[in-house]
Amino acid sequence: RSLFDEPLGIAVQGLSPRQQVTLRASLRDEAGELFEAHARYQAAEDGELDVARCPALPGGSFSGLEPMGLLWALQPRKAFWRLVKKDVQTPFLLRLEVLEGHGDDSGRLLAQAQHERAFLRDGVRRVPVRDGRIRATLFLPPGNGPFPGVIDLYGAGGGLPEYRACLLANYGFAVLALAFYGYEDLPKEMKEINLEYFEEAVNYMLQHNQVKGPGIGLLGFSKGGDLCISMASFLKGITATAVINGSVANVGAVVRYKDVTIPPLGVNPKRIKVSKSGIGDIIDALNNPLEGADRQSFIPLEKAECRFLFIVGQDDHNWKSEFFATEGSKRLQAHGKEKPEIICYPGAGHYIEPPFFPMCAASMHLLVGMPVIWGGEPKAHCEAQIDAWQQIQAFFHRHLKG
Ligand SMILES: CCCCCCCCCCCCCCCC(=O)SCCNC(=O)CCNC(=O)[C@H](O)C(C)(C)COP(=O)(O)OP(=O)(O)OC[C@H]1O[C@@H](n2cnc3c(N)ncnc32)[C@H](O)[C@@H]1OP(=O)(O)O
Repeated sequence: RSLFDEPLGIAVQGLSPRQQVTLRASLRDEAGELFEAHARYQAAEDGELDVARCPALPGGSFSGLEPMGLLWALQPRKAFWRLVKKDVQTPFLLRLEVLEGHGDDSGRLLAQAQHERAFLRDGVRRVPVRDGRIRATLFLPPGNGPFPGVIDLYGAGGGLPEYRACLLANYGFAVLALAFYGYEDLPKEMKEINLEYFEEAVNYMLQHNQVKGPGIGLLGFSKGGDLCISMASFLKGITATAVINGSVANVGAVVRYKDVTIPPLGVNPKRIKVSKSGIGDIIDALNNPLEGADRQSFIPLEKAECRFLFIVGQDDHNWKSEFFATEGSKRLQAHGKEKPEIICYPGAGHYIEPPFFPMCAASMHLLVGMPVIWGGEPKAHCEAQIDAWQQIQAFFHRHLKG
């Protein structure tokens, strides 16, 4: 049993010297969809095979020395499907098989093992939160704290993805996974965003006896990223904001706070490129927030009293994340604010998730209404996920120590 975001050691013993075998990894998600990866190996003289020391040979899901290849190369049988964990209280069951030979059809099964990839570290508490309008789940590390607090926001798609919040809580943070539409009695669609809802969540955390003040952190991905920037710009009590492939312009729905209204950035569907197989590329769909009326959508992040970290996948095809981070940095500095940290990852796409989530190349975009490519190259994307996870934790530890 190990945590999903921890590296794994995989070794086989008792093979014949230099025996050729194929290792296959597989898991079924909660919808029963199968994810698989396989690689071809040759045992050492002593009949041992340790994937941390033995390179995978060509012809499998990956090749070369890839200790975690069997995990980051997992791919779904079902097209446009992404690995998500809906119930963080149960592990994924990873199945490992050793098959004879390198044939394309599976050789004789020589050995197999099952390994649990869990999300909740022992002692981490999962607390559903239905406080006022807030629909969320709070994850608390073991002990009495108080702990540095973070609010975790995903993007367009609705629901309440808890898995990143839960994995972050394993490292000593009190993390609130917050839903904001398409969940229980929250608005069904993302039509209008009122920051007062998010203000309730910030105050809930600041008043919580196990959350250490004076300020909390925000972690936002994609649409959740620009929401975090709007929160940081207008709400009090936010000390650190980490944005993963977010936008510095408000996107997708109007944002309101008291007498302030930020219109969504304009979109030109004609700039959506659709492949012959009907997969969209929306990287150019949004207008430029530096031009004309679209300047109203640029979030006034210079009003924020927090430090910023921008995590950027340089092959992001959802939108121009690096451009957004750079323009956000220019705007902050033009107003005499601290330069934000910007960390760019070549070859990483839009869905930068916690470590060892396999890269999703394309899936249904619930705002666009068609499957879109997200960008990224699996190995580079995996390396980006591992580094970004460390950077995000270090950023919050640095700025939330109270
Ligand atoms: C043409 C004119 C356009 C004009 C307009 C253009 C706009 C062009 C500008 C860009 C504008 C971008 C602005 C937003 C930028 C982001 O935010 S990109 C999206 C980033 N994604 C996220 O942050 C993830 C958000 N959350 C989620 O995806 C959901 O919480 C989860 C994790 C899928 C679960 O939600 P849930 O409601 O419990 O899921 P569920 O009800 O089972 O499924 C809902 C739908 O999600 C999808 N889904 C569910 N599970 C999965 C899965 N494992 N794998 C894949 N899909 C899944 C399915 O489509 C499903 O629909 P059905 O097939 O059931 O009909």
